[in-house]
Amino acid sequence: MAAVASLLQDQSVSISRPYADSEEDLVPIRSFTCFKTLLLSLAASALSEKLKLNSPTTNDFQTMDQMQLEHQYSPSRWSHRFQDPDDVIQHHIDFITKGEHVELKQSLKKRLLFAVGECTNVEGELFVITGAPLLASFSILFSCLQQARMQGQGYPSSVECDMAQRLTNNWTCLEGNHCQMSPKHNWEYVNYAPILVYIHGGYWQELSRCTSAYCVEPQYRNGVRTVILGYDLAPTVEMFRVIEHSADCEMRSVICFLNARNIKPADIHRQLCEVYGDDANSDGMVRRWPHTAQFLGGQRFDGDDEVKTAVREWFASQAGKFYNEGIERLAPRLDKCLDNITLREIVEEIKTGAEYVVNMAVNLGARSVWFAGHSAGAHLVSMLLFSGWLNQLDDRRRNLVKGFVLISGVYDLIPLINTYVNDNLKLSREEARVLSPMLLNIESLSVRKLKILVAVAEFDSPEFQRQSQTFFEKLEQKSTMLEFITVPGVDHFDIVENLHKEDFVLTKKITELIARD
Ligand SMILES: N[C@@H](CC(=O)c1ccccc1NC=O)C(=O)O
Repeated sequence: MAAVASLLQDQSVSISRPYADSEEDLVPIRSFTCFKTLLLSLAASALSEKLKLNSPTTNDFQTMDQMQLEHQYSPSRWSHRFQDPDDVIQHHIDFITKGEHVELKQSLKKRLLFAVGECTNVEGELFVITGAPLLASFSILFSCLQQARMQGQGYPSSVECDMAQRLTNNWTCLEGNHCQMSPKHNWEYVNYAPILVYIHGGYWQELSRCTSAYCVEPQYRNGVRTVILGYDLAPTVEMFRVIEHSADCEMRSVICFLNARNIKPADIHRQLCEVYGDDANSDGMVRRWPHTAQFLGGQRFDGDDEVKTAVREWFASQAGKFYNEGIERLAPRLDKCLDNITLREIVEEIKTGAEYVVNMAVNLGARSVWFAGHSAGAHLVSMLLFSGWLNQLDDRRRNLVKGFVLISGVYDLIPLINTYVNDNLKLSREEARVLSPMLLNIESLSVRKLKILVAVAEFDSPEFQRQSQTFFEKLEQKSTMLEFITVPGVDHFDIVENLHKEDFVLTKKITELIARD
């Protein structure tokens, strides 16, 4: 189609100036980089010549040893922006938590959601409204209203805010399938807006939906609703992460429970504030819940089981403040949170979440649904194509799914098996194979009608570039509405950080693709 045909005309940059290693590349321990990698990085400079692969060819990875693979699959080490990989990571964290898009998101929230006057926690609020299961929790930051005609006119007027407010309120009745929209406000038109689902990366172990809404604003301005779909993270070994994760789960469980009791969002928020104080006002789950950490922090634990027991006891005492009788219902959810989440389960969660969004699109009368993912998120998104998910939808739902945007993805998990990435995932070779879209058979019928954009960063590692290129070639056998783009001048991180800018080449490609469809 025209939109797809126009993709990439000016974008074929072929790459490969891999990051030049130096002694300064040695990085201290930090949240993204695993300890093992850091130790290995001591030897990294010795490998630099070997790693400067100019044009990656298929199966290069099979000749690489562990150290080379770890280098290739450590995206922070290929950036051209910073000398030190650690700085790339730090910058990314700063960006997703404090970047200017956060301001914009706040502003959007104020205009579209705070106006409702009920809730200060968008993620929590929408989580409640959707009533999504814990394991497929998502935050919905939706844009609505005007399509391209609004472009360039800044934020919506108060009338439009009012429309948005009503739309927000009407989400509560989505479960019942009947949204009473006033024709005089042209609700049908509003609801007709396409929906873009975005899934973050972080090797299935890091980041969160709450800090991944950087792409919302420009899409909003172009009349596209964005759903940031979250998933439970695979376990990490460090104790503090276990604690953080369980605290997250606990809070979400409480919200779920109170929602199941038909408590109004405003009351849920008030009750949360009573127990959690200011933390209940924090931006979704971004900030962890210090009460839990504080409680656990003063104690010594010999293992995960002890932490689980302690968290459970603590949780029971806290939950009692809400509803004693509800604990039975919450406990299994908490168990699930504390148990190891496998990649297979994450894929299932994403399928559940995706189905929820498609149903929502049907109920709203949205004209299309698009899925985008970054890095590990691109893997999850492409598993929707390769796991039979699309095929089991009925015609109406399947036809709503118009396309996919895959950004700097990992599609073949085999090369990761012997790297630090697998320390916590613990994928066997067989599991890695059945969870690798690159190695699975595509369902031709469903794919043929889809538009698929495969994007990779100029400063992604050669292995990342090879993965994107090879996956694109695989998809090419089944679909003609495909485009491959190498986004110039960006690395694995700013390829998505820049999605908060309306004039970024990839933002434009995505909005063109979706809005022109
Ligand atoms: N440990 C990685 C971090 C990483 O891979 C990453 C970070 C943010 C978003 C996506 C990532 N990779 C795949 O999902 C690194 O060293 O760069």
